[in-house]
Amino acid sequence: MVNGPPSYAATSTTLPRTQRPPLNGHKSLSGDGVTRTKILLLGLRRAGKTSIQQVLFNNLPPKQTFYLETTMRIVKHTFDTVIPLEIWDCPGNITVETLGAPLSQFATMIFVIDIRDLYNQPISKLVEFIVAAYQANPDMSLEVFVHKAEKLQEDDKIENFRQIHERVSDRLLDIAPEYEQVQLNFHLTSVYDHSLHEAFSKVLHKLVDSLPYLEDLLNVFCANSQSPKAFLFDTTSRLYIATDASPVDSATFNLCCDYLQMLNSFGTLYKSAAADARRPLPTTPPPSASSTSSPSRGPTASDPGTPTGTEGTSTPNATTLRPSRDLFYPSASTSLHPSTPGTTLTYHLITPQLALLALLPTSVYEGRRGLIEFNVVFFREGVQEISQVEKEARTGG
Ligand SMILES: Nc1nc2c(ncn2[C@@H]2O[C@H](COP(=O)(O)OP(=O)(O)OP(=O)(O)O)[C@@H](O)[C@H]2O)c(=O)[nH]1
Repeated sequence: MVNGPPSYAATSTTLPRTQRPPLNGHKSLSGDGVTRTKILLLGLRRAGKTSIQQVLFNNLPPKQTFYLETTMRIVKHTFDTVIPLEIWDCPGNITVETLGAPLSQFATMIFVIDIRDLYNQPISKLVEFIVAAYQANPDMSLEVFVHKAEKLQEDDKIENFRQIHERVSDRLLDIAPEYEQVQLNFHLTSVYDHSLHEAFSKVLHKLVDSLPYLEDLLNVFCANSQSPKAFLFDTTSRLYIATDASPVDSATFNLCCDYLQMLNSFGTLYKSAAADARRPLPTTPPPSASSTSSPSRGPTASDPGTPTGTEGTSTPNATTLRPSRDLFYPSASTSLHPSTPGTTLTYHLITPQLALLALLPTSVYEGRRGLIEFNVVFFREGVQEISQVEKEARTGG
């Protein structure tokens, strides 16, 4: 702890075999020999399914979704984060019969509905899939993305959201009283803000078996570093994989998302800087700007599971590059409120895909920097071990 005797046990403890996370069902071996968790993406034509997939997992700028072509056949997209995913983007006219795979294979069904579609057809289609999915697998998480939410004013948005929710519930009750128990999760989403990232993150949390362990690590990090909020983010998709126990407020989440986006957009610059760093040092050091980003050597350089890449993780004024061999853990920070007491947002790469984003009192960040870095090292070790266990379980290794 920053004040009082530090207790790092939970961050550094390795998980005994018996406590290791079990794998939940609904995963299947994909062509690359990895057991992937499957997500079904459904909805009427032009609802925004492909846009959601492309914006989240292919870094497509939201405005360019306008040029996406209609999906004619099921497209299976794979994405590797703390768990390997397989997302099935389906054409708008798909039915339970033409899906070509049993619904029981899927861990999650996401139905995308345009917020202005209060009509019979999209609601009927949604209800048809809910009933089929519930019958095939009552444990499947059923998510409804009420999408393109930014198109409506606040009052209309809430009203349409409410009506869609109500109509779906009424229709389910009309079919059979037992469907009252179906757990449906409704989210307001849009590709034009971070609501999509927040909603998809919540979907992902239900699929990550190791979530409680990651949350524990974050709680211990926060307690030991006086951090009011910390997230473990997937750097490419900007989905948060886990957070500490304090409530998530959208403003903080948006800030973290924006900061990651900014760091990602300087990735190519950083890539060349990292390549330079592997060359012999020049006799004169580069000019030093106010440094907000620095790569740090990790604690276990011989660990084969540690990251070697540095792409997408730096600000342009990185100044303290040192020669690196295999291991490279960039970090960065930015001040959010310059006036005292002040808050600093920090970024630390944890694995090649995951980064820790934490809010810290500026006084702690500036005055107890060594301790923060120390806590990050133990946090990193814990997350790396959890990721390794997930990986072994998925590849049978
Ligand atoms: N305003 C707004 N438009 C969106 C949003 N998401 C997607 N769109 C637009 O909706 C249109 C259809 O998007 P697609 O992603 O192709 O929809 P789809 O559900 O995959 O459509 P099909 O392939 O025909 O099944 C495009 O013009 C997108 O730009 C959003 O959040 N807000």
